[in-house]
Amino acid sequence: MSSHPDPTSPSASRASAGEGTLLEARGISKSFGGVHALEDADFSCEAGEIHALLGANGAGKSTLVKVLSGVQRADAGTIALGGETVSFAGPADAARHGVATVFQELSLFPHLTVAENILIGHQPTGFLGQISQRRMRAEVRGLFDSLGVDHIAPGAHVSDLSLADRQLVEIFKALSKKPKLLILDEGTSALGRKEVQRLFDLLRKLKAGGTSVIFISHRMSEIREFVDRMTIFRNGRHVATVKAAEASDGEIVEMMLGQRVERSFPEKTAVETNAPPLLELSGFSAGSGLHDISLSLRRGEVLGLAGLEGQGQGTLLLALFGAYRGIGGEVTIAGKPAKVASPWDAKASGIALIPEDRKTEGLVLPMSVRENITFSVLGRLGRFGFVSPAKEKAFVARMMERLAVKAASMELPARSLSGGNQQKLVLAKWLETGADVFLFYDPTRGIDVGTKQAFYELIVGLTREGKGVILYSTETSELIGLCHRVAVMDDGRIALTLQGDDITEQDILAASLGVGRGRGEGAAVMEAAQ
Ligand SMILES: Nc1ncnc2c1ncn2[C@@H]1O[C@H](COP(=O)(O)OP(=O)(O)OP(=O)(O)O)[C@@H](O)[C@H]1O
Repeated sequence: MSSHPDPTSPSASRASAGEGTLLEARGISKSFGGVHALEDADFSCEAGEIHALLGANGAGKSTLVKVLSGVQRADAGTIALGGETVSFAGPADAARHGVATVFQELSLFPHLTVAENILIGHQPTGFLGQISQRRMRAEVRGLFDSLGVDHIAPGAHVSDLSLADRQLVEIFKALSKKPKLLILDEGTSALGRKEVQRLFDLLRKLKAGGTSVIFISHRMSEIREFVDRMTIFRNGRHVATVKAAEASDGEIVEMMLGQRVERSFPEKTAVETNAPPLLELSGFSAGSGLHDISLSLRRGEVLGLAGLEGQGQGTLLLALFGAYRGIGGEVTIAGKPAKVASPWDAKASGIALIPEDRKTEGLVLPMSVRENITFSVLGRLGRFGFVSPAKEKAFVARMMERLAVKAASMELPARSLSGGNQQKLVLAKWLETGADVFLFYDPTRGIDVGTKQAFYELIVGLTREGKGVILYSTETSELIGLCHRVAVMDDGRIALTLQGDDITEQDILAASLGVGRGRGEGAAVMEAAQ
């Protein structure tokens, strides 16, 4: 049974449990100081159901997940699993009861192998009780085969894997515990389209076998096609539980935000085509990952990077930000040769990067929201290197408002913010640094629809100020809606650049697959790919 979708209806404030209920949480409250992360919240999940938990950044989703998986204790409320009231002492206890969780923050040991990470704590042992590497790798290979994953070697070190592959390893780690309930908190945010489809295939198999899945994602299209029911949270409370087919995207967004939001892209800035380029690359290369890239970016322009996952899009952004040694070719900014041998060089040349892994690359988590925001602008706020506290506070307050950062105080550690709000901080950090070229690495991953809109305004706002933007996005609609040109990458090279009306989903996909280059032909490719 599901509640009525109308958020204003009193019946919608309680999720009711059905006969085959596996998990039922009732009246869960959890506060951090003055912040009510959860307030009298209900949530229930049936056996063999795929259930999405939706809500804006800071709605309390991750806190509920932490409570359900024994990481945090609720201040009030009850949890029943299979009809029995439970109170988990910790994640290991939750796992013993059949609850396995993939958290937003990855928890892998980079120096251990893939197999060691997946089977940590329950490694197969040999005849004399010793840990058997051979059996461990065989077991992991079997698990990979069941999902059709053949590109990750069980013996590889996690430190050598891409973020997408690390996320897959994290999911396999949870699956290796053979859970009754698998919770994925943004478990697919770093995965490409193909990997997501593969994961869904596996989850459907698990579901057929009676496993339940709770799934948190900000990618609406992903959720739609895949889940049975959806529960919407707002400000720490249960708003409604609906069948996936029962509510439109617009209605769900309205329930999440408490207001109607039309997703639309701001008008693109007009670009002076005869103006000299702001950034120019010629024969730019980085090791084996990037070959002979030549491109130009004008002031006011958004250049998109597309292609199948891992074709050099990320490498290009990172290399431009000085993250790689041994780069070749020439980089000029505003007609002058620019050095990008290190991030310091890149920053001095006027390049800013909004990185992919914002948790580890973008923020100093134990430091306060205020310190994180002012980190890269110190010196610009006051004279002679001294920062005036009043100016600093006013600046931070302005940035928080501009990006709608939800935090009870700017003195709280960045760690205490919800995932999406942490991402906004990274952006805030860079916005006022005086950079001319902004490199965005999939910037709206993991942020809610309302904030996405704010990000679009922000990106276009930068171009109106005469900045240039290179945008790598895994959301094709963003490339179409925001970019003047889209460079499709293949095997570390630019395969094709689309422009104006040629930037369509079909053409991007066709170019990514290296076939049917031209309008119309992409449609056939789309059908074939489905
Ligand atoms: N340890 C903590 N200390 C202080 N406040 C916290 C802590 N953990 C969470 N919060 C606050 O509780 C609220 C809910 O956060 P939560 O992480 O559950 O949101 P969320 O729905 O998962 O958001 P997102 O989509 O951004 O991941 C936020 O306002 C957050 O700042």
